[in-house]
Formats: sequence, C-alpha cells, structure tokens
Amino acid sequence: MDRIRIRGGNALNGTIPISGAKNAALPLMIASLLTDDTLTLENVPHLADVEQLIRILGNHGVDYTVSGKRLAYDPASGRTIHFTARTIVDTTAPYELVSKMRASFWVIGPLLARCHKARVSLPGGCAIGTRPVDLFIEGLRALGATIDIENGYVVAEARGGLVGNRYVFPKVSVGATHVMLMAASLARGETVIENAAREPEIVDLADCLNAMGARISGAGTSTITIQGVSALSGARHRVLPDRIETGTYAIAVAMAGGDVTLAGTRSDLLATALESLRHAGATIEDVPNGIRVRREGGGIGAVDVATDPFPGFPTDLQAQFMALMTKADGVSHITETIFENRFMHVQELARLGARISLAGQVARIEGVPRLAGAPVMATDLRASVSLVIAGLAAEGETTVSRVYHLDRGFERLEEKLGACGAEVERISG
Ligand SMILES: CC(=O)N[C@H]1[C@@H](OP(=O)(O)OP(=O)(O)OC[C@H]2O[C@@H](n3ccc(=O)[nH]c3=O)[C@H](O)[C@@H]2O)O[C@H](CO)[C@@H](O)[C@@H]1O
Ligand SMILES: C=C(OP(=O)(O)O)C(=O)O
Repeated sequence: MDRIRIRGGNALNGTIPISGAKNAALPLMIASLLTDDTLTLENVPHLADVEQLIRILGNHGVDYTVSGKRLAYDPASGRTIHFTARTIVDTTAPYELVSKMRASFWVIGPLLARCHKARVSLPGGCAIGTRPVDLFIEGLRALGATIDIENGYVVAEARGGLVGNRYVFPKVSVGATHVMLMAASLARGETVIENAAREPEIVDLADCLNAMGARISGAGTSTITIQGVSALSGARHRVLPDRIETGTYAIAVAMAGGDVTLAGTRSDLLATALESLRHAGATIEDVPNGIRVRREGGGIGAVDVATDPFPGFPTDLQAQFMALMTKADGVSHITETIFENRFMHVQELARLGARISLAGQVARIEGVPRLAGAPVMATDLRASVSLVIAGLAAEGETTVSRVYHLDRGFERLEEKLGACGAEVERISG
C-alpha cells in the first residue's frame, strides 16, 4: 500500500492549480442517468471516487468517453468526460460497488425518477458517523415512492412515476437535497423543498439540471422550487472549483509559511473558512483567476471554529484547521456539529506532538512550538490531508500510511505541493 513521506520545514512558494470539485462532480455524473442524451462535464478531477462512480454508472448502462485520449488528463483544464445513458440496463446498485462510496447511493433519485424503480445498497463512505439515509427515504416518500429496506438494500418504487409535493427537511442534508433535485426534476407537477442544503455544489447541480431542461429556482437558498418536466436533454457543464481543496492548500500555506497563488478557484466558495484563516494570521486576497495566500513571518493565531452547513465553516476543513491550530500561539477550540465521529485525526496528530483533548464534540487544542515527524495513519479522506499539513511543519520525517483515503479526494497532491517547494513524495508498495 502506498505511503506519503514528508520532510517538514520548507515554506511553500508558487502556484497550485485547483481541480474541479469532487463533491460537485459526483452528483453531476449521477445526473447523467436522468437523460438518454449525452451529458458532457468539463473540469472533472482525476480521483479514485470519480473512477469508482464511472464503474457504478457503467453497471446501470452509462457509457463514457474522455475527450482526446481516453482518460487523458490536461493539468491546465481538467478532463472533459461525456456520459450517455441511452438505456438503463439495471436499476440495482449492488453492495460491492456502493459500499465503497457514500455518494453512489444517490443514484436512487434518478433511477426512481426515470425508471420508476430502484434497488440500491445502503451506502459506505468515510467512517465519520452513522450517516443514516432516513432523510432520503422520507423525501422520496413525499414524492409518492414506496420504500422498504430489504437485506441491506433500499427498495423503492413509484408506479406511474413520482409526483411533486412540498417537503420540509427536518435537518440539512447535502446528499438528500441533491437526490430530491434530481428526482423532482422528472416528477409530475411542482415540488418545494424547505430547509434545503445551500452548498455551492447544490447550485452547481441545479445549474446543470437547468441546462438539461429542468425548471429549478432558489438553489443556494433554503427553499428550492422545482417544476417537473417530462424529459431532460443533454448539456455541457463545467464542474465548479473544489472549495475543500482550495481551503486545504490555503491552510497548508498558513501552516508552512510562504506565498502561494491558488489558481482557478474563488474566495466566495469558502468565505467563512478564509476569514478564520485571516484571524490565524494569513493574508488572503483575490487575484485574477484565483486567490493569493501568504504568511511571511509572525506566528499562528489561536482561533475557535465550529463547523456548520454552508455558508458556515465546512466540516470537510475541520481536520486541516485543527492541524494548523496544533502550532498556534495559545489555546483554540474546534467544535464539530455535523458528524458525531469526525475526530479520528486527533490521536494521529498527537503522534507528532500535538496537545489535543476531547470533550464530546469539542476539541481543545493547546498550541505547541514544535511538532516532530513520526509514522502516522490516515483514517479518512480529510483526516489524511490534515496529517500531511502537520507534516509540512514538523521537524524531520512524517510518513502517512493508508493514503488510499487521500486519493479519493486530492488529485496529484505530492506534485502540487512539491512544485511549491515542499518535500513530499509517494512511496509505492
Ligand atoms: C460526496 C459529498 O458531497 N459528501 C459531502 C456531503 O456528505 P453527505 O451528503 O453524506 O452529508 P449530509 O449533509 O447528508 O450529512 C449531514 C448530517 O446529516 C445526517 N443525515 C444525512 C442524511 C440522512 O438521511 N440522515 C441524516 O441524519 C448525517 O449523518 C450528518 O450528520 O456533505 C457533508 C456535509 O457537508 C460533507 O462532509 C461531505 O463531504
Ligand atoms: C466525507 C467526504 O466524502 P464522503 O461523503 O464521500 O464520505 C468528504 O468529501 O470529505
């Protein structure tokens, strides 16, 4: 199994290109199930999760081609992939495929909308909480589906098709909002979703669905209205920049020091997180086609953060920010409000000398002047990159094992950091 070796102590200077967002690309790819026409997605990141979803969609009958050479990758513009679901050949998403990735469960929405039935295994994904699917089930039931759980599968049917309705989410869910958007687009009549997720990836999906002929308004607010249409067509859509990758590299610069331009991204996608980083001592400014992040001299300020749905501080940056706080001048508190078990990086950061104590959902981090490199283990996607960030500022060598977690969501990480002066290398085998 591959490992990542980091020799700490170098500042970061240069430019890092930001890839298309994993968490936008996945629902956009799934939307290709809604039409027999071709959906072309630009700026698709080259990630393990994307490749896994290509396999899952292939099982349902989605063909794909990559512009230019098959699977060719253009670092300047990302990949363009054409997805065509001429006919749906199978409405079952099997355990072997779905258990590897949470988002694959979301095929339930388009399958139900287009084929009026779906049998989808309960999902897997990062082990950061229990992550139930009750909101998906209740939402789809509100659109007229009958749903049972049988042998680990969610079995859904909508004889005669889905019917629009009003549904109020009791809790904000990104995935369940994606699924309701896709399902309601092909339902009869109007659907109103209240307490919808407001993440930029929701807006990206709604924009793409509208380009395919859907009639969605209000995406990006808590109330989304969808007028169902009888069929959707193909479209061409560019995946928005990855705000979590953006925030991760911004935090890495704050941690290691230096001056880096994050190219191809936008500060409005992560304003709250950038504000916290400014409080921690980073200088951040918009530049043409990106963001410039600097920390040249001066210590790292201790800053308290609490995760929240968008536009709050993203849970997907919590581990990275904690890594930064391990070297802050003073004590900070980080509260995780989205997932009940997303502190697995704490004991790994402790191996590097971090002083962190946990009380329920609150971590208390006492900044230390010095971290020392050590072997550590990645436990989930964002935890793994938090260890890389800590390693950049640790004395000596840090080796991160189980980097398959990292490969789910960070494209060419060693190359991107290496180009800015970090000593980061992948050790194969
Ligand atoms: C592929 C993708 O985009 N993943 C993101 C998505 O995950 P995901 O869509 O799985 O996250 P949700 O927004 O659904 O989860 C938020 C909370 O709601 C709970 N919940 C969710 C559904 C449900 O039916 N019942 C229920 O109780 C979850 O357990 C969690 O505690 O949003 C999360 C929150 O921003 C991010 O951390 C993930 O990176
Ligand atoms: C938790 C994440 O992914 P998933 O929802 O696929 O587990 C993530 O992207 O940080």
